[in-house]
Amino acid sequence: MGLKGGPTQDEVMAVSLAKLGILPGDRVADIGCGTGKIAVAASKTAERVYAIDRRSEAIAYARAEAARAGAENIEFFEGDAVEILPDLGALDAAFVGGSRRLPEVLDLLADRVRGKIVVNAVMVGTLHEAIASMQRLGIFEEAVHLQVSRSAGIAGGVMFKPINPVYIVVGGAGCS
Ligand SMILES: C[S@@+](CC[C@H](N)C(=O)[O-])C[C@H]1O[C@@H](n2cnc3c(N)ncnc32)[C@H](O)[C@@H]1O
Repeated sequence: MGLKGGPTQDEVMAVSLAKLGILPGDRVADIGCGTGKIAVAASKTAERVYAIDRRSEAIAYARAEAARAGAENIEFFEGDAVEILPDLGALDAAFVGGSRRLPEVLDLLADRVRGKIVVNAVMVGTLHEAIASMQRLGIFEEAVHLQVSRSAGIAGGVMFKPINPVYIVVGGAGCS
C-alpha cells in the first residue's frame, strides 16, 4: 500500500475487533484511520463509523478504500481527533490507531464511549501513555502484547517470519 503508517496487520485487527465487540446499531470511531482498514471492517457490523485522521492523504486513501469496499456508512473527518471528537456526541466503541495527543484523546473518549476503547501501540512510550491515561480515568481493563509470526517459503520448505509486535490496550465503562 502507498500510505505511511499502516495498514493494521490482519491478526492485530482481528484481536482488536474482538476486544471492541462492535454490535449492530453501534456508532464507532476509528481515530487515526490511516488506510481505513479498521473503519471498513467495523462498518460491516456498526451502523455508523466516524473515520478521523489529521493527514489529508490518509483521508483520501481511506475514502477510496471505503468506496472500493462499498462501505457507505463511514463518515470521514480530516483533522486532529481532539478537535473533532467534541462534535460527535455519544459513541459505542472507539479504536485508536494514532498516538498524537493520546491522553487528551482518551479524556474525550472516556466521556463519550459507552463500550470499549481499544488502542494499538507500537512504541513502548505509547503503551505507557495509554495505560497511565486509562488508569487515571479509571477505565483500564487490560493490555495484550501480540507477537505474530507468519509462514513464509524458504528453500522449498516453510519457515515463520515475525511481524512487528503490537500492544493492544483495552479500556471501558468510562461513560454510562
Ligand atoms: C499507524 S497509522 C494508523 C493505521 C490504520 N489503523 C490502518 O489500518 O491503516 C496512525 C494514523 O493516525 C493518525 N493520527 C495520529 N494521531 C492523530 C490524532 N490525534 N488525530 C487524528 N489522527 C491522528 C496519523 O496521521 C496516521 O495516519
